[in-house]
Amino acid sequence: MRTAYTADQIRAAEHVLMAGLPPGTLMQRAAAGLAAACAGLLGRVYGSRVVLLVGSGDNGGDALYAGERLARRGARVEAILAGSRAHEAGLAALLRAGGRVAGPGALTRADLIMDGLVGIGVSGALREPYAGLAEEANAARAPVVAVDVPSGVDASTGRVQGAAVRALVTVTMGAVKTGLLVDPGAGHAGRVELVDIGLGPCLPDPDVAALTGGDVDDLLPRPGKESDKYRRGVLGVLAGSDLYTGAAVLAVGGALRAGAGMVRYAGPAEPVAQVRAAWPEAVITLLDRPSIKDVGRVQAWVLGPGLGTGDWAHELAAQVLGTGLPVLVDADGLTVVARDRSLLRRAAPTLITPHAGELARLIRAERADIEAARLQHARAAAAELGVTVLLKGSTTVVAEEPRPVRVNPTGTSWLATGGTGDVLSGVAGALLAQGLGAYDAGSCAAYLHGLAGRLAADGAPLAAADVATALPAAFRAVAAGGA
Ligand SMILES: NC(=O)C1=CN([C@@H]2O[C@H](COP(=O)(O)OP(=O)(O)OC[C@H]3O[C@@H](n4cnc5c(N)ncnc54)[C@H](OP(=O)(O)O)[C@@H]3O)[C@@H](O)[C@H]2O)[C@@H](O)CC1
Ligand SMILES: Nc1ncnc2c1ncn2[C@@H]1O[C@H](COP(=O)(O)OP(=O)(O)O)[C@@H](O)[C@H]1O
Ligand SMILES: [K+]
Repeated sequence: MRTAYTADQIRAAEHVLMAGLPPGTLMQRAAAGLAAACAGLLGRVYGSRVVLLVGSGDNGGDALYAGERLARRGARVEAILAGSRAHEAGLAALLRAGGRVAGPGALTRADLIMDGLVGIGVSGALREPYAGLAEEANAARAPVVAVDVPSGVDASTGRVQGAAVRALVTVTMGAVKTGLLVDPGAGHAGRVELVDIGLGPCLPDPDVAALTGGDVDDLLPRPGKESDKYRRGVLGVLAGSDLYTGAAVLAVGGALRAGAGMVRYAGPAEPVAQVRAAWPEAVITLLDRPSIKDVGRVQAWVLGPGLGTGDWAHELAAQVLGTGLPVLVDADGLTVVARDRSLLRRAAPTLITPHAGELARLIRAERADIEAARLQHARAAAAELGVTVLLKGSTTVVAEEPRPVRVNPTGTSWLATGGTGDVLSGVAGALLAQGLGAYDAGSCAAYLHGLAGRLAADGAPLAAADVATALPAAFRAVAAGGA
């Protein structure tokens, strides 16, 4: 499990750790790790040109001391001082080692740029000249190494207001910050390398967590010798309408490839015909009225993809949400419960899988606000609605009170295409049917779906059905320890 923390949590932990150490110890540890990471990127340090962007706080101090270390190994180090002051001892150390102060023009001749403008001490959008320097660094040909966090990214949330550095690598001190795992911040951070400065014992419970492939492998149910199709878990899928048939096909496809013992599909004539043609494995009930009575026993339900939003959908929603079984609500199902939120008041587990627009309707918020602050809104929705929330999008997050939000580390922008969400609902539903709790089912499904998306895309556009096809390869990659 990868864990991450807010700026306040880091500051409090640093305070405790620093109390028992000589002044400057932590900054030296940070600088040593930073210099080593930069040397690794440069390959040959001697003779290379390193340009430091130095702000007025300790983030700039880290950069200056790391610059000193590289200068002692023969690098030509130049510091651009962005603030009205710079870390005094750090600057003196750099100058003693042969480094010098330069103007912004130095950026164009750099082999490597170190972004020490601001770290966890920033407030609000970058001011000038910081903002302009961040943009010049992004435009330069040299790779950028961000110190602790890319300047302009909010370390606690991943929010970006205005200009922000885009790094190839972010060398972060003591513990990973939440904003490095959540977009848009994650997209600016590049590869995140953690420098151990001894903070571990002082850290509280994490703010967020990200599953690794190994964690997913440990959580996934596996059939044993005594398994049969019923014991492995049966999923019921209520999706599709005579107007929208594809959503039913995709949701059933995702479910069939995610380990359910059996998938029961129930719907009207058109989607029934399509699902039957695509998936002979599914057990099908043709519904001539909105009733789950004749569908047979299941261990969990998926409700919503392509279902429509009229009386038919409302009646089915009332019936499945009235059972004591785990229910995943997606797509049109979310529109129905947004109109009547009392449907979500139930004791059994409920996993909702909205994108930002659907969550906006559910919690009466603005879509753009949700996209800018995904964590905050997913958490608030989980608390307000009393359900587990899987918020889809560039970074998918899973929130359930009172646990740390799970942030999904897999996925690709190629997934932003119609129907991929339907596949995800099938995968998560199948995991619910196999006995995983909503929190684990949601986060394992997001992980596997994101990985399947990467495998299916492989640098080219994908269709939603390709994601379902790539699911077995994603399960195998996780089991083999290669994901
Ligand atoms: N503490 C520790 O033990 C360790 C800390 N470590 C390191 O210290 C970093 C935190 O250092 P920090 O607290 O000095 O804050 P920091 O991120 O450098 O920036 C604050 C300065 O930026 C400025 N500024 C603020 N907002 C701004 C804006 N919008 N736009 C422009 N400027 C803005 C503001 O300056 P002013 O306005 O006062 O001129 C303020 O003084 C941390 O990320 C890690 O790298 C490591 O060495 C490990 C040990
Ligand atoms: N920019 C993006 N980067 C990564 N994944 C994305 C992005 N946009 C959407 N996705 C993923 O694609 C899927 C889209 O789901 P959804 O919005 O429900 O589409 P649909 O309703 O057409 O199936 C989700 O898994 C979501 O996380
Ligand atoms: K920085």
